[in-house]
Amino acid sequence: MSASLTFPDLAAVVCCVGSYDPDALRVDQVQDIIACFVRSVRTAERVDIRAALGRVLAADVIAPFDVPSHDNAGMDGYALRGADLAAGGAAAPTVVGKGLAGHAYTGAVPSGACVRIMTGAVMPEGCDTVVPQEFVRLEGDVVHIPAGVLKPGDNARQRGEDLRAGQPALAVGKLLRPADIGLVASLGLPEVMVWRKLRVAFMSTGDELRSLGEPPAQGSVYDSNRYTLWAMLTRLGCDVLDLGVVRDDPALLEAALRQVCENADAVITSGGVSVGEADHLRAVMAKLGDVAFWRIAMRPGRPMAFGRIASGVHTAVLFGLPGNPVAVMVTFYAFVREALLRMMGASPKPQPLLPVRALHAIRKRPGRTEYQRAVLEAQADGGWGARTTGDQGSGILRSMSAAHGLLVLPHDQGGIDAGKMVDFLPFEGLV
Ligand SMILES: Nc1nc2c(c(=O)[nH]1)N[C@H]1C(S)=C(S)[C@@H](COP(=O)(O)OP(=O)(O)OC[C@H]3O[C@@H](n4cnc5c(N)ncnc54)[C@H](O)[C@@H]3O)O[C@H]1N2
Ligand code: MOO
Repeated sequence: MSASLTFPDLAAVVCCVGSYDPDALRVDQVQDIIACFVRSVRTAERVDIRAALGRVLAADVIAPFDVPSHDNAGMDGYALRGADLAAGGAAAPTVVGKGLAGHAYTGAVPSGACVRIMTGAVMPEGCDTVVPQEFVRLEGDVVHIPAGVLKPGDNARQRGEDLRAGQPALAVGKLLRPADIGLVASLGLPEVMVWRKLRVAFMSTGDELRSLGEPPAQGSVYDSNRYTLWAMLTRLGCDVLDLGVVRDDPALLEAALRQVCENADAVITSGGVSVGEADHLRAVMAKLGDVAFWRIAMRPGRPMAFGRIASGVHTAVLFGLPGNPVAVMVTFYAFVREALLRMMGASPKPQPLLPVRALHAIRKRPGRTEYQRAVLEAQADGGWGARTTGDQGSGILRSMSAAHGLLVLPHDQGGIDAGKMVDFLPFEGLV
């Protein structure tokens, strides 16, 4: 699919990472290698703003006019000339008209006069201040403003205070969220330019796997990885291509991966990247491209393949994730998510980590990054405490499902005493 994307040689990229040892990589080295290797799609398309949610901007959105386009009232009350206020802010102007949002007052406002005004209404000519109606006492047409509640310029919103005409409102590479969609609409723009969607294929390998609808057999396991991968990719806004369970047969594996090259930008496999005997996948991946097989100092998720595969002129980035269901998810969030965002044209920042208190001692061996699944509990002091979700085996998917997020325990860290602070990566974001 990615005939237009040229990827560097992996060897050229890995040599930029100091002390590269494919059998003992740190998490940050893997992240750096992948970030240097992947390339962003370069095809843009114009879409309706409601189709742009979750897409990545391919061109700056420029404000075509000042926002707001006129000085306007920030409160319901009375608009007046700030120069009419006495030193302490007191005044008693007379009402000469009314201005509503969408129905401006266009008459003159002489000194000593004011205009009844509603929030959002255009400020009458010469007026620069609004006194909120709660602060005044009305006596016929006279508005008594006490001292101490107002100074010149209060409660008036200036033309262009949000955006100036010609100023970029949103920059290329922005992943569009609800506020961005509203912001584009506020500029009167019905469409935006976004990068095309990323097409990501995924498949499971392993002769023990059964697809949904198939009867279970002795020693069989229902394929769950394809469903978590489908869910994670769909959440990320990718177009997905499900290749199903591919049997551990070199011809079938090669045909599936060649199909990927023609139809997708990237492929995610799960299983078959460790050292087991039935794993033809490694040989096929190596045959089709420039693929490295790594052992990463992390838990879960030690074995992983990464690189690119090609069929004719078509190329796809390959992520060969370990088969254990928790390892699939953790390696996806540690490596694949950010790589795919880069390929989508975004510039992802590191996820913010929340410091929380360990509510019990946590076993951890130095020399690897660990991602332990945890739930948060509110503490009496207003902070958050974390408790792991029981057995942390990488086949126990319930440990992910029950968790609020991951405790990210750094490479050099040893065991953690109860009450110590640890870093927590939440699963849920607000928007
Ligand atoms: N001698 C060694 N054995 C293992 C090592 C090692 O370093 N030396 N690493 C272990 C680690 S860590 C992991 S993770 C696994 C990864 O192995 P593979 O990527 O080759 O995965 P498989 O052997 O195919 O499967 C592992 C496990 O996961 C289950 N699985 C696989 N695919 C699915 C799926 N789509 N849905 C649900 N479950 C799946 C599979 O049945 C196995 O139980 O290797 C360790 N061994
Ligand atoms: O990738 Mo394996 O956990 O770490 O089971």
